Amino acid sequence: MARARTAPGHGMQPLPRADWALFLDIDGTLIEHADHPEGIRVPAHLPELLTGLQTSLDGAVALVSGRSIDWMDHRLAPARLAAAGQHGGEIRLAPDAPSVPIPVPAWRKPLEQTLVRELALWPGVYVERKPLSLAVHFRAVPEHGDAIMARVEELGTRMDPSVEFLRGRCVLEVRQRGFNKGTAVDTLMASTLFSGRTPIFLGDDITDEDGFRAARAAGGLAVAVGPRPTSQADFRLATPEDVRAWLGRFPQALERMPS
Ligand SMILES: O=P(O)(O)OC[C@H]1O[C@H](O[C@H]2O[C@H](CO)[C@@H](O)[C@H](O)[C@H]2O)[C@H](O)[C@@H](O)[C@@H]1O
Repeated sequence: MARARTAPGHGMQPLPRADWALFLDIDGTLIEHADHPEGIRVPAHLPELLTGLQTSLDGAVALVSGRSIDWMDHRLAPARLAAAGQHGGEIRLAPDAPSVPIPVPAWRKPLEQTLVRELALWPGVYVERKPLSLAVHFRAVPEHGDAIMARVEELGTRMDPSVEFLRGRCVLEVRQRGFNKGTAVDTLMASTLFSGRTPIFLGDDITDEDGFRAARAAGGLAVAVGPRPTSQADFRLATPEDVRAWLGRFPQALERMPS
C-alpha cells in the first residue's frame, strides 16, 4: 500500500510509483502566494513540469483548485490537464474533455452585488468574482478578518441556504453547497484516466482537507504543504519550491522503476 512507503514526521518523501494519480492544489502548493490573486508569478518551468508529469503518469494528473479551469488553462499554458475548478464546481475528466460546470447558482450575482456594496466599508477587502463562486480576500486587513467573515456569512445565509462558506487563509470562499475538493477527487477517480490508481493529494490550506480525506479514503496519501497543522498529512513539504523540486524528480525516478 502507498501509505507503508512513507515515514510521517521524519521528513522522508515516498518514492513515486507509476500507478499514482496526482491531485495538485495551485495557490500555496504549486505556486507561491502573493498579496493579490492576480499578483502571483507562475514559475517559467511549471507548465513543462506538469506536462512531463502527465507523460510519466499516463495522463493521471489533475489540478484541483479554487481557481477556475479557464484561469488554469490561460495561466499555465501550454499545459492542459484534467482539472477540478472552483472547489469542485466544475470538472474536466481529461485534458481533451469538455469542462462540466454545475449550473450557475441563483445567489451568485445578487450576493456579489450585496457584498461589493457592503464591503466598501472595509478598505483593503477584495471580492473576487468567479463564474460559479466568490472569494472575499482580506490579506491586506487580517485584523478585520473575523468581523468580515461573520458579516459575509450572515448576508449569504440570509440570501440563500445553499450558499456554503469555507474559511481559508485570509480568504472566505463562498460557494454552492454539495461540492468540494473531495467530491472532485471522487469524481475524477471514477473516470477512465484515474480509475484503479492510488490518489496522492497535495495541498496547503484548509480547503484541501476534503481532498486529503478523499485521497486517503481511496488508499492514497495526503501531502501537506507549508506549516498549517493538519491531522491528515502522510508527509509534508515545506514550500511550493520543494513541491516543484519533488515533482520534478518524478519522470526520471519513474523511468528507473522496473515495470
Ligand atoms: O485551491 P487553491 O489553488 O489553493 O486556490 C485557492 C484560492 O487561491 C487564490 O487566493 C489565494 O491566493 C492568492 C494569491 O496568492 C492570495 O492573494 C489570496 O489571499 C489567497 O486566498 C484565488 O484567488 C482564489 O480564487 C482561490 O480559490
